[in-house]
Amino acid sequence: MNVLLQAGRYDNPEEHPFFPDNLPPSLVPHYKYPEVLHPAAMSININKLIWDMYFNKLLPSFVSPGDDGNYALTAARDLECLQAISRRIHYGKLVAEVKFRDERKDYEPAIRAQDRFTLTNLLTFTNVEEAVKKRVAKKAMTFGQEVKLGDDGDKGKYKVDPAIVSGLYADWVIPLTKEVEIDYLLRRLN
Ligand SMILES: O=C(O)C(=O)C[C@]1(C(=O)O)C=C[C@@H](O)C=C1
Repeated sequence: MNVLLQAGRYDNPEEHPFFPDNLPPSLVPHYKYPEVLHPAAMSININKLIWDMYFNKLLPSFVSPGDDGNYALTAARDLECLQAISRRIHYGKLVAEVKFRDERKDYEPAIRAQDRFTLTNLLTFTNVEEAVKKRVAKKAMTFGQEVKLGDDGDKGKYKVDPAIVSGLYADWVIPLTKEVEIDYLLRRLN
């Protein structure tokens, strides 16, 4: 993992460390990423919540208890999943910035009043959320198929139940993305 840190992983504003203290310095030349977000975005990192959700809610919902000894591979896959989920959720900063620029006159009074309720209403699009959940279920069906030659006996069997994956979005990924959007918007006029 150190090699990724030293290759400047956390210089990239789309990446958020799970353990931000004492990160080893990057050894690659500093890349000048475009400054799209308000600087307050840097202070938003909800990875503690994501870690808790992943280990305490998500994994127990579909992993069988037990010990198969595959510790290293399991840890590597967990890290990949955690980082992918974290990236997706923290994209909320970019989504919020676009929404703010598009509807500045609606967002500004709610931000000045630090009114979470109005901000939540402004940034919520139920039809988009429904489409995201359906698309995620479809992706889980497409990419989670057993690939076999001939015999179709496993048709309809998936590596992970698509309903669990779309439930993950409904219960955690979308709400936490909205949490990041709100945290960002509350600081947008600082
Ligand atoms: O696409 C958006 O507008 C987003 O804010 C992202 C997202 C999501 O997490 O998928 C979150 C809130 C909206 O209600 C719809 C979708």
